[in-house]
Amino acid sequence: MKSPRRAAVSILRAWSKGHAYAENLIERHASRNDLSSADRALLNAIVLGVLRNLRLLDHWIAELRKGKLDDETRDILRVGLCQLLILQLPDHAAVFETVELGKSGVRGLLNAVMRRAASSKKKLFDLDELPPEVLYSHPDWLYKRWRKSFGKQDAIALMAFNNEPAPVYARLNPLAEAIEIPEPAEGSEPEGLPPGFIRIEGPIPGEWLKKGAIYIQDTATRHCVELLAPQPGEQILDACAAPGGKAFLIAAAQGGASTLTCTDSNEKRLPRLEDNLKRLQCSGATVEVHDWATPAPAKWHAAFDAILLDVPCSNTGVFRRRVDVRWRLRHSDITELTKLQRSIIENALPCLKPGGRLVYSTCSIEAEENQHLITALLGAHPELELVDSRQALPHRDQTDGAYAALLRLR
Ligand SMILES: C[S@@+](CC[C@H](N)C(=O)[O-])C[C@H]1O[C@@H](n2cnc3c(N)ncnc32)[C@H](O)[C@@H]1O
Repeated sequence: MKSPRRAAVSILRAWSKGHAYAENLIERHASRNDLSSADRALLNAIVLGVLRNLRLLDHWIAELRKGKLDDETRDILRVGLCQLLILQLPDHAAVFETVELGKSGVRGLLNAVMRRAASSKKKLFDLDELPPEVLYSHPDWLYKRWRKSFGKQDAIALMAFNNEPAPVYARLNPLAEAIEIPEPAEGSEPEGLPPGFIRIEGPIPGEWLKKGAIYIQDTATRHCVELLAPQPGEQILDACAAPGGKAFLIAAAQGGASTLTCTDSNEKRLPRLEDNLKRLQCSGATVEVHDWATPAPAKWHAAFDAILLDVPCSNTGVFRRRVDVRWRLRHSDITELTKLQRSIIENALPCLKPGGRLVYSTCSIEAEENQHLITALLGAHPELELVDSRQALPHRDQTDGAYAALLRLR
């Protein structure tokens, strides 16, 4: 069995070499090493802490040691300094455990750097002069882009927000037996929580999940389904449906899923969607694999009163939850995604009944994937009208970022 600290270094090595996302690597390593829940929590905190603070940790490493480092030694120091300076674990444990992670040839170096860090915290925390993109560890190109889109102050506020640990919210399931929710402690009740959502403090109650009484999702997920306003008995298509969060909201609004069709291009994601729907007592939905980058089959032409397109996107609205996406995303990905998003809409449009509604939604805060795309679409389709739209900005609304536009076929 590996220690969580050693597992953290292995995960960071694998993460830097491959294309896997951190959350999947953490899950895989925690199961493989049979970690206790406390060790799993520590592993999660270290890996996410390192990835959230990658540039800041490297800034500290450069302050503490001049000269080159091999990749593994750098990752060990990132793990060590994260414990000492980000998670604020006791000095002696952080130093000792970090030295233990190195091979004999580098232990002297690890020991010297960690001791220097422990004794010079005051100087290391003097970060007033540090550029914000280093302080909040975001790539230069994203900071530059957001400064242009939102202005300097908001771009900095957004990066700061992305580095705060995300609270956990759940949507109560109106289709399941009601559960008894403990009163929140005085003063801890979050303000402005939309109806039907609760904030979960501490471990997520397994019993509630098992009974299908809740679905874990951020409050921003409601925007697109509120705009869609599903009515009982309407034929509804959720075209990019896996793992089923919005499908659940649609079924909840309709009072069941018997007139809901869920599709996704990724066949491997469908079993989880089906499990979720079953657990949430939304059985009865039609579930099929379909790639909406290709034309729709004739059976779906003019078949739906309303369509939700919760398309694949850059995820720039959810960086506080998916902390490593900022390091994976390239500018060219956004251009490619907009082409896919547009083609998904074009192929779904013939499936609307006359007068039907279509909601396009993303968890991106990039205008190219949102407002610009809808403007271009409306220019090419005079038969469509924009009825309403919403944009949630993380630093402004204190939720995940999300965009939703409601279009109607005239
Ligand atoms: C943002 S996620 C959807 C989340 C889901 N609506 C929910 O609330 O749980 C986007 C989904 O689109 C799917 N997808 C990507 N490209 C697609 C395509 N060309 N056609 C259909 N689905 C696609 C992905 O597999 C992914 O499951």
